Parts: sequence; structure tokens; C-alpha cells
Amino acid sequence: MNSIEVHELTKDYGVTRAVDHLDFRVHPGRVTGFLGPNGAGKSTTMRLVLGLDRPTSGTATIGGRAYTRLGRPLRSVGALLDAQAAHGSRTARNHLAALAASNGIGRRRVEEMLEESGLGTVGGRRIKTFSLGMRQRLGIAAALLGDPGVVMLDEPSNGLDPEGIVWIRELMRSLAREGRTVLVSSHLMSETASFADHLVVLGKGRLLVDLPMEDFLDARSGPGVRLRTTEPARLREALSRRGHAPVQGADGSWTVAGVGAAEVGPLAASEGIPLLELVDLKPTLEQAYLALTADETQFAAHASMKPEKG
Ligand SMILES: Nc1ncnc2c1ncn2[C@@H]1O[C@H](COP(=O)(O)OP(=O)(O)OP(=O)(O)O)[C@@H](O)[C@H]1O
Repeated sequence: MNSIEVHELTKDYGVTRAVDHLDFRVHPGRVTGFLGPNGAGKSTTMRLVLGLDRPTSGTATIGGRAYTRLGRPLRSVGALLDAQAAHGSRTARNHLAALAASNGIGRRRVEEMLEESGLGTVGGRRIKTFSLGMRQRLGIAAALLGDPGVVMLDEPSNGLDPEGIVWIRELMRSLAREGRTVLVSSHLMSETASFADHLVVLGKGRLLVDLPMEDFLDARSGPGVRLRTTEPARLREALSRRGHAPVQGADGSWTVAGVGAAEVGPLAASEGIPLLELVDLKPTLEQAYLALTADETQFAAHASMKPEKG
């Protein structure tokens, strides 16, 4: 009911195609990370979902309805797109109160959200005196004012201090646990890995990936292990007989590509080689993402090198 659906969505700005026949759905009950290089079309997609821009073709809906047809939109969808957008001469409290009034939301909720976002003591200050992190907190407070089922945040950690980053991470996790739909764009891979269950990745306006985080990481890595042993020379020999070349790290551990712990463990046991540590390696989100975007760049280079027909 609360999902975001994007269907054949296309947006051209003059000759620039910002979004190109996009198709994906963001489901409730999980945090979806929205990734892609600069200019990939993430902000444009979010603006189209929020009715701030009109698609060239295709549709973007929330629970089957266009944003512009939602009665009191803040009660259905909360969004943070640009934390600088708030009126600087208003106080934080007045800013939230104006939003609340226009969406039929009670004053008590304003105070609740000021507290929740860590702005309880500065609610009476003008927004123009706020730091980037404080504006970001205010933007998140505004997004959640109407207790919406759908939350869309563009770079929410921008400008936040470490405490703020932990706060936003926990907040997103709890919003998803409550069954809300949470779509979050970010350039910070370790951050995204810490809160997202699912990933949607764009490249040049097109959909590259729509997968659970685990599946994305698994799909972009071959097997590999890290191990420690008291007899590296014997293990290296045993592994090289099977075509594997261990590489020693600065900390004295060894990594072996192309083989899993399920194979290395029994091999070491059968050779009587003691292992002090043996773990299957998973790539970080950053490694998997960079491998994906490198493939894309290569693909683009090949495509542009193709001779023209005719
Ligand atoms: N109002 C506009 N007028 C003209 N071109 C635009 C406009 N908005 C976006 N674009 C172009 O559309 C493309 C997608 O931009 P968009 O801001 O959606 O990307 P993004 O993935 O959010 O990038 P970033 O990670 O840098 O925020 C870019 O080529 C951008 O220059």
C-alpha cells in the first residue's frame, strides 16, 4: 500500500536525459539505499516522485497515487531533499508549526519532533543561524512531522556529527521496523552498508541494480578466504598444487582468492597444517559498488568505440 512505484519513468532536460525508462518499486518494512554516481538521476527521480517536476513520460506513484493527488501529503510522504530550502528568517519551531498547520497536524507533534531531532533547546532560534547539521536535523524533523508511511531522504547524513550519524542510522532502521517505506540516497558507502537492507543503483539515468544488499555483495564477489597459520610455507605449497596463490598481508595473515573456507579447511586438515584463523571474505559495499561502476564505465567506453553503422 505504501510502496513507491516508478514505471517507465523518463525525464529529459533539453538534450540531457536525466532519467531513462526507469522501473523499480520501493517496498515497505526495509531501508532501500539509493546509489549512483554524480548526475546518475537520483535527485531527479526523487523530485519526480514528489511531484516537484513532471516526467517526460512514464509514472511515479506512491501507493498507486501521484503525489499531487494526495490530500495531506505530509501525512503520507515525508521527504528531505534540500536542507537549505527552509526559510532562514523563521525560527525552527515556526517553520515546523507552519508545515503542521497546513497539513492538519497538531502543535504537540511540533514539540515532539524538535525533541526527537535534538533541536529541543534551539527551537526558538532563526534557521539562518543554524549549522548545516542543524538544518539537516530540522529537515528530518519536517519530513517525519506527519508520521508518514513513506520517507524519502536525499543525503541525510550530510553535515551531521558522529552522534547525528548514529541517530539517523537508528532512526531509519526503526522507521523500517515500524513497516514504513524508507528510500535514502547517499554517497557514503560504509554508511549505506550500515543501514540499508536493499539497494537500487542508477547509472546515467538507468537502473543498474535492484537487489537485496546481501545478494548484491554475493553477486559481485568470487570466493576468497583470509587465514593465519603457523606453517605458511607448507600451506602455500599445498594451495599452489591446486592452482591457488596466497598473498601475505601486512598483519601477517594470508588471503587466497578463488577458493572458499569449505575447501581450504579440509585441505589444511588433511595435510596436518594448523590454522589459527580461517574466514570467507566478503567484499565491502564500496568495493562491490566500485566494481559495478567500473564495469559501467568500461561498457560505456566500448559502446562509444563501436564504429557507426552506415
Ligand atoms: N533542472 C535541471 N535542468 C537541467 N538539467 C538538470 C536539472 N536537474 C538535473 N539535471 C541533469 O540531470 C542529470 C541527473 O541529475 P541528478 O541531480 O538527478 O543526479 P544525482 O544522481 O542526484 O546526482 P548527485 O549524486 O550529484 O546528487 C544530470 O546530468 C543533471 O545535470
